[in-house]
Amino acid sequence: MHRTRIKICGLTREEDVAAAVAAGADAIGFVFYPKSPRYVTPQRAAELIATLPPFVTAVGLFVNVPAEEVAAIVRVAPVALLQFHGDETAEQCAAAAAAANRPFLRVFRVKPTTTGTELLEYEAQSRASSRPHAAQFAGLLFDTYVDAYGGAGKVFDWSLIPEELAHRAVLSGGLSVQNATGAVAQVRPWAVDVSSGVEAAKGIKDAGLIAQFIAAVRAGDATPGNGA
Ligand SMILES: O=C(O)c1ccccc1NCC(=O)[C@H](O)[C@H](O)COP(=O)(O)O
Repeated sequence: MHRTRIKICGLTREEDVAAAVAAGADAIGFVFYPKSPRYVTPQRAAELIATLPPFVTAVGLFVNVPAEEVAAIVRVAPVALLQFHGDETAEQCAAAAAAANRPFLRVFRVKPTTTGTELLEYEAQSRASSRPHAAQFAGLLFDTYVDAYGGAGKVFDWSLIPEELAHRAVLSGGLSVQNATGAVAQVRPWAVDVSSGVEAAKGIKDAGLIAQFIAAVRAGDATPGNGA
């Protein structure tokens, strides 16, 4: 049975990192986008990363940051995986990841008009940009297209995701305690990612919601058809 991996994103406090880890999160996301209310400085992220136990992945989120600035941030905040959430081309993602010598996730923000063909082409371009010894393309994260870059708490039509992509992608965008079981049962993603749905306020996570969200994902894993 596939165990859906879980990333909790936009953490800013030690108590929230501890709650996510205790609840079984596989990854913790730190937002290096200054306009976000979840923004943390590289120094602050380093303090939070230092509290992580082994086998919990620190993910750094970037929006249209030049390669050398990404590398400088990673030298201070030792994230293990980069997530490019802006308008970066595949090559810009790979160049920034190579400068930082880290693997990367590329983000596709899904619109109602998005087609499966577009998504398949986007993944192919992303995979073609992969540099296995310096900047491995780790996969796609699907989020909802909104007038911000992310963290909006809005869902998109999950049926737009081609099945051949879903099982190796991260599903994101408006996930919550209420919809996580159904999202996992319908999409069978490799992983899910959530921010707004587990917050008391932007950047302030709710330990109870985190635990309930992870339980809901596990309930989705337990539904029939999860043979992968
Ligand atoms: O979270 C933010 O504030 C943010 C700002 C700018 C770019 C990306 C951002 N978050 C990226 C994430 O991975 C979020 O978890 C993802 O967009 C889902 O957010 P939500 O819909 O609130 O669960």
